Amino acid sequence: MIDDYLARIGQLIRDARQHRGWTQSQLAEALSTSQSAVNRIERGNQNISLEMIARIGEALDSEIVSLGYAGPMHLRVVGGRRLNGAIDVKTSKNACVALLCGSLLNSGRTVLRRVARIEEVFRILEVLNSIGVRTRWINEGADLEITPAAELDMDAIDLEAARRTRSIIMFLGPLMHRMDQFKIPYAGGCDLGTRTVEPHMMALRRFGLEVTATEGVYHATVTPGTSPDRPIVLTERGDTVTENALLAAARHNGTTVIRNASSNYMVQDLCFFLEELGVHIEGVGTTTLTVHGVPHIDRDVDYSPSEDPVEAMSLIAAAVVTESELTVRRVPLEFLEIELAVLEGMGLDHDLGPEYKADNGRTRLADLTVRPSKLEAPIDKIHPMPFPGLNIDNAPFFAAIAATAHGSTMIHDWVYDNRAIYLTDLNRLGGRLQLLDPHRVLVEGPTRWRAAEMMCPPALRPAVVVLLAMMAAEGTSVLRNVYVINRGYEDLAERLNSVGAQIETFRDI
Ligand SMILES: CC(=O)N[C@H]1[C@@H](OP(=O)(O)OP(=O)(O)OC[C@H]2O[C@@H](n3ccc(=O)[nH]c3=O)[C@H](O)[C@@H]2O)O[C@H](CO)[C@@H](O)[C@@H]1O
Ligand SMILES: C=C(OP(=O)(O)O)C(=O)O
Repeated sequence: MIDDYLARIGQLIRDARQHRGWTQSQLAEALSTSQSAVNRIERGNQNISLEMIARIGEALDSEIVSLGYAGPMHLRVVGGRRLNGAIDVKTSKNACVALLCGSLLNSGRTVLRRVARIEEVFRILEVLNSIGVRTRWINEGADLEITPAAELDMDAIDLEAARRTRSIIMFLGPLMHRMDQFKIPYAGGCDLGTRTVEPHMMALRRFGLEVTATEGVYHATVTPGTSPDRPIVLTERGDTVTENALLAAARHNGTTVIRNASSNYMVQDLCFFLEELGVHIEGVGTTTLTVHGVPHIDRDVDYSPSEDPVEAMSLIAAAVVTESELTVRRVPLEFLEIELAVLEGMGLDHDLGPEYKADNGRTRLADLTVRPSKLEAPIDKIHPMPFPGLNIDNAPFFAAIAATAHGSTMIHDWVYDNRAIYLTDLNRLGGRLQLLDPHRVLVEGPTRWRAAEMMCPPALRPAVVVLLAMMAAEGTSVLRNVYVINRGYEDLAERLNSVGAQIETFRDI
């Protein structure tokens, strides 16, 4: 019966593929899988998830097998299971989006290795494609090839995709080298409260960029030949503003000094990438960057972005909350030092393996084994800071960790107006979190988690924190509409299942 069902689905897929005029290899490429896997699917010799059927439907633009792919994705979590084994950290969302924007500087072909297949990357790819840049997943979907366009068609920009991501703001730095006037839509992204773009404008103005904002659109005008005659002092040490300044400086004919620069992981990855493009940068990893720009960049370049410290933190938190022994491989150590020191202070039993280099040849990685531990609340509050402080995006994970620890923990997310508020969603799962004000939550632990059905909070990290609590709660929980998680994590459910979780993805059909 089951085999018959698989064979019928396989036949439908073969028909839809042939109708589209595609070979098995073309479909395989669109799905980032192998031709032999497609062959097995079509012959009914491969178990196939609803999710995969939906992806095939989407790729082939076929109603027969679309099964409501366009509808929101939900997760059903059977909690209370211990995790075990080892899981690899993927490359970072934040470096990948910066590098994709950075590829606009290059007239040559850019290959980015092991790019995270996440919604945030897909949105930027849709925007790049809409303006004429060709992109293609190669090597069975592992790597991304970007072929530039001689002319960009900004009038054709995919507004819907652009509005769903804040990273679109990083088009400003590269585009100002290519045209004197252009428009991009307002930066979007998670609902974290107001996020300023003024520091971006202040930095880029020094290169001759003026931006007026009307009706959801930034109108950019460039005065060519404008040169920052003295150091650019950033008013805040933001990551994307530093990247925008770097992108503008990269093709500026001269030397630019950027002070109060972020030295966070994605900025370092962007610097290493720009160096591959021939841009010389002094001070990488510090808060003063001196950029020796190159007016024309035409290089075939091959770069491997590094692993995501925030994903590493998420996986560490998954182990802690589910009281599991888990090895998290490829942890970018330098960007988790404070987090690990705090966890050690709380009593986390863990082992760090020998260091090795990420594929970019620069970032230091190690494998980290976390063991079940009796945690105590930290004495001091959890207080993120720009790097080298405790990562701002890692602060939410301490809410779930603190909830498993004995005692009360104060988490002070001074950065975002809304994010701490969403952490109180943990109360629906049995957490005892008290919102003291929009930025501070007091977490009482330990917690006896209980299953619940709820909507995903509209912010990436709090959404993952809720998922982790569901994994710890006995019984079946449902988390609805997880686009926001897919924005930053590749196949998170599947990968957690590979180390013992039981999470099923489903959609309203
Ligand atoms: C694509 C990307 O890389 N996104 C990251 C980047 O966003 P991004 O660089 O866009 O962060 P924002 O510019 O929104 O900064 C975050 C907030 O912190 C405030 N702020 C920031 C730095 C500072 O020195 N002082 C200060 O007050 C800003 O005003 C803002 O309210 O950095 C954020 C903060 O690390 C991370 O959460 C995001 O994941
Ligand atoms: C806030 C985040 O990212 P973004 O800047 O993409 O909204 C995040 O990664 O948690």
